[in-house]
Parts: sequence; structure tokens; C-alpha cells
Amino acid sequence: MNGIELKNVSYKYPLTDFFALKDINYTFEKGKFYGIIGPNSGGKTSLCNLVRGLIPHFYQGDLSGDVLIEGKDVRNWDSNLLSTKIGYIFQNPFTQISGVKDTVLEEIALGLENLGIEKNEMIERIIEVVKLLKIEDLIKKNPNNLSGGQRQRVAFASIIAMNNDILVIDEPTSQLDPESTSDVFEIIDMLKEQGKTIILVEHKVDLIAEYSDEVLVMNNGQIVDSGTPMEVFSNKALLELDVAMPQVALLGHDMNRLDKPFDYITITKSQAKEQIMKRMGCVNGRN
Ligand SMILES: Nc1ncnc2c1ncn2[C@@H]1O[C@H](COP(=O)(O)OP(=O)(O)OP(=O)(O)O)[C@@H](O)[C@H]1O
Repeated sequence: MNGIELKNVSYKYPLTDFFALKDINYTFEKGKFYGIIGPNSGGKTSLCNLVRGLIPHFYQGDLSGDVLIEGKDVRNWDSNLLSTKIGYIFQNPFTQISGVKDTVLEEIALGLENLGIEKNEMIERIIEVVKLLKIEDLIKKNPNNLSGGQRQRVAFASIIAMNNDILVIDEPTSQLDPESTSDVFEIIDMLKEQGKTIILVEHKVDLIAEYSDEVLVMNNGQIVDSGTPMEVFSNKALLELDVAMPQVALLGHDMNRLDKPFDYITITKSQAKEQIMKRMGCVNGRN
């Protein structure tokens, strides 16, 4: 089922003379995990601003084409109602925390209070997300004293408690260490399992290859390629555009250049291992 449809969408921010988004045509289906990648200034964050209604409700500028959220034009959505449908997780966990609450518990409750959620339901939702994100030991702590990884978990908890159908997440791991980064991907994967639609901007393409259902490549304000991770990372034209690829996909492209191709362009470590084992004469890539 369609969640967000973009038809011939172009957009210029106010006081600029270039299009940050150019002739975008794409449909985000409900319940899928979308990874958005591409070089700097390609338009990834602008696409996020568009799909969560910040364009045109906050950024006025010059928008043309159709942006349909659950079939209704974004211009006709009430922006408060839209924020209950589409949650947003920032790049920087330090700006996601309100800074005005003394405990993690109060921090998670803040968004729910703003939604006017009744007290018993609020408590139930908080207990559920605290367990889900394994942050029971943090609830009495001051959010301002947490590490980056802990803050990002609390940020996720606050958003998950709101129970949005769609989550737009912009580079959530850019300030995290590798362990917290894999935790974040596991949380996002779990949200997908719960039926949420995930739209994630991320430079860590190895993880995008592993987890996404669909990958969109943005460059110069346009979607220059889209498809399954396998389809996108097999496209050698993307190498010319300075699009980051998983290391094992680069290995696959190198093997093609050397005229010693693998059976396919490998995009995950396990696929590369299987192909290398096969090359070494191990039956079916095993043992
Ligand atoms: N608020 C704004 N006002 C004016 N121009 C903007 C604004 N935000 C982004 N832009 C411009 O729009 C273009 C696309 O930027 P955007 O942030 O969407 O790209 P990005 O792919 O997310 O980049 P990065 O990977 O560097 O975060 C850039 O040229 C940028 O300078």
C-alpha cells in the first residue's frame, strides 16, 4: 500500500536560485525500509524535509508537483496532525533531547503530554518503550548527563512512544561509535518488523546494504537510481558519481574490471565470503 507518493516534485528553498529537489517521482510503500544515500548536498535532507511535510509547512520556498501522504496532498494536511503520523529522528542526539527535563522518564513523557495522551496510556507506552530499548537503568538519570549512544536510545524511545506510522531518520549514527551504531540499526530493524515505514538517510552504506528493502541514490537534487540494495550497488555507473558503495561491492566491481567476475556483485560480507570460497574451490562456496 502507498504511504507517500511524490509526482514530478521540484523545490527551491526561499531566497535561493537553484532547485534543491528536481523532478522527483517516487512512491514510498507502507512497511518498507528505505535507505537514502548519495554525495554531500545531493538533496537527502531536503527529501526528508519534503516527506515529513516541513516543506512546505515550515520551509515555504517554491514547491511544484504533488506530494501525497496517504492519498492527501501535503498542502492540505494539518501540520500538527502530520507530526503525529510521521516521526523524525535527528542526526545529533544532543539536539534531540529537550534539555528541560530532569529525568529520562520525564523526557520520554514530554512528547506524549504534548499529544494530550491520557495518563494510564502514557505510563503503559513508556514502560513498553523503555523495555524495548533496554534503557530501564537510565530512566531516573538526567538526560543531559548521558553519553551520545545513550541519548540516541532515549531519542528513539521518545519517538517510538509517539507511535508514528512513518519514521524519517537523518544520519542517526553520525556521532556514534561502532557498537552504538549497530544497536541503532537493530532498533530500526525491530521497528520495521513492527510494520513501521522507515526512511533513513545514512552514509554507512554497508549497513544500508544489509538492512534496507530499497535504496534511493540522490545526487544534485535528483533520484539518480533506486531499487533493491543488490540492484543499486551492482550499478557501476554510480562509481562515476562518487556514490559510496559497500567495500564488498567495490571488490565485486574490481573483479569485473579484472575480467574475473564473481557470479554477481556481492553487497554483504557473507556473499563475498561465499563467492571467494567458491573461487577457492570449496563446493557451493562452503567449507
Ligand atoms: N534551509 C536551506 N536554505 C537554503 N538552501 C538549503 C537549505 N537546506 C539545504 N539547502 C541546499 O539544498 C541543497 C541540498 O541540501 P541537502 O541538505 O538536502 O543535501 P544532503 O544530501 O542532505 O547533504 P549532506 O549529505 O551534506 O547533509 C544544498 O545545495 C544545500 O546547500
